[in-house]
Amino acid sequence: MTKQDEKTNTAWYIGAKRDQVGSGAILVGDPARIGRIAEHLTDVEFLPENRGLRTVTGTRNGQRITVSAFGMGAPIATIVLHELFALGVRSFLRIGTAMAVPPAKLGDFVLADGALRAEGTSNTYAPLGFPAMADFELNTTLRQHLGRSGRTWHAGIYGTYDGFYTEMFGLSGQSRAMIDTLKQDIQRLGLIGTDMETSALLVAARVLGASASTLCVATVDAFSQEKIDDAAMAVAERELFEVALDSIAEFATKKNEVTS
Ligand SMILES: O=P(O)(O)O[C@H]1O[C@H](CO)[C@@H](O)[C@H]1O
Ligand SMILES: O=c1cc[nH]c(=O)[nH]1
Repeated sequence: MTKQDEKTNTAWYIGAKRDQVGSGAILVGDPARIGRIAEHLTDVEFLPENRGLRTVTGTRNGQRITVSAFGMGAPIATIVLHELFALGVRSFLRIGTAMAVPPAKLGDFVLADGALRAEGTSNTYAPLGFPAMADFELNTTLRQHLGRSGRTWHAGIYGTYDGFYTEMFGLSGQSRAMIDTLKQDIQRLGLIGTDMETSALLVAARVLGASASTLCVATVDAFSQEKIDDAAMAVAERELFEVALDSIAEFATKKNEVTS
């Protein structure tokens, strides 16, 4: 196990015990999503919040699923994944928001088949030559559910960066110019979206021996910096929860059947 309270056998930062987590986990950034996604689960148990890290476990299609909110950025996202792994979770899906690159439009879903490792955290799990790849079987399951969702979706390579205002979203002046340069690279490499966690989560999961992927709503246009409106986001988020929960529950069930 990772560093835990030896006496209570509780994960250090997320404050969960082994019997409080499911076989699959969804990782969200915004803690406010925990209450909203819990409405899509039954037999819900909210775990005590620690350091702003909020976790809930509930049932979806007969499978116990844990949803943890990590906040923002790769270092804390991998801490949460690592602790859940130590508690026995082997299937992970990050869901949330990503900056979109055409042809994705605001409100579309973007599925990561892999990610450019432009963040620093994944280097602590594996050298840069190691690819950040999503789990093929999990993405097959996701593709099936996405196909039935009715929402437009795209699959491809994400770019994952540490510097929100220096690499992804320009406020003004010089940083804006630098970001435009980066966006040309994004276009040249054919990335479908950018975020701050995916490549680190994919590498960490793969090295630890777990399955992982990312499915996000495109919420910011990388070129115009236009943002999705709140009403459209609320609808997209509910659909994202449905696709994500059905997919991870089905995948975790299949995985359990294979390993048991
Ligand atoms: O998916 P959510 O939680 O919205 O997170 C995204 O938004 C934050 C930055 O805007 C980063 O954490 C990024 O990955
Ligand atoms: O601009 C954005 C929007 C969502 N997620 C990001 O990482 N960046």
